[in-house]
Amino acid sequence: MTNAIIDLTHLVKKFGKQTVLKDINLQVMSGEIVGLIGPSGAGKSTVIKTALGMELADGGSATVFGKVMPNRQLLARIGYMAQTDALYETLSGRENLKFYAQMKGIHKSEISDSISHVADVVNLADDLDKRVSGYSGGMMRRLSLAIALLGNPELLILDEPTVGIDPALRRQIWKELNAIRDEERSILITTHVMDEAELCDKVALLLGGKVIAFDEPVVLKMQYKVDSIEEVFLKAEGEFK
Ligand SMILES: Nc1ncnc2c1ncn2[C@@H]1O[C@H](COP(=O)(O)OP(=O)(O)OP(=O)(O)O)[C@@H](O)[C@H]1O
Repeated sequence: MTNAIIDLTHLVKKFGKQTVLKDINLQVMSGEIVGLIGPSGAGKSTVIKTALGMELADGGSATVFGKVMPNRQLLARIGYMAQTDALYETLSGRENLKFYAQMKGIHKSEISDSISHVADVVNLADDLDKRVSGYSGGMMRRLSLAIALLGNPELLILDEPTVGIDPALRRQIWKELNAIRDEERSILITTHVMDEAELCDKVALLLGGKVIAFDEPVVLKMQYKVDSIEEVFLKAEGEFK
């Protein structure tokens, strides 16, 4: 029994004959930002989907808040941003946010403030009344992130949240993620941006279906005797091949 918010133990996931996750061990604790990195196709999204019960595990165990997912009661405590946007394109940004706020059970009196806050975080306040069909790809990502942030969930699971987002806004978003962590809430984030991996409290490196390294960025850099997480990544990948 651990106090982990996300606890993945010897997790296995297969798609047909392909074993994508061979033995995944990963814990996300309260008040922690954990970054999941790995080459394209390594299985980062699969880790997330299996943890959330959107994919059925073939072995091992995955719990979130100590429960096997999916679990309807837990959904309001989790903000999930998938790699593909689940948006209603004929509706405006505000209408999308309102819909998801209601789905999450946010109290009627708090919906409007909640929407203003998350829209500010992702710089969408001026575009909220435009139809989503007219949004750029980056704007859609930002709206998806805003939806995940609604209702101050205790756990955020973000699959490549900053793709297509410019550096200034990326910095603003990270400020918010740090504030969330400082409130003892937890974040699991996948990223291709190595600068972002440096900002995580811990980084998990996914290679060959396993988490081959999992520690604070500073410790990983020491272990691999390099100066950046990018070099850790390249060195680990080189050693693996
Ligand atoms: N539903 C599915 N059916 C069959 N194969 C799948 C399915 N989902 C994922 N895969 C396969 O599992 C592997 C891992 O995919 P996944 O999307 O988890 O990787 P990823 O690390 O998130 O990649 P990226 O960084 O490119 O998003 C890939 O080979 C992919 O083709």
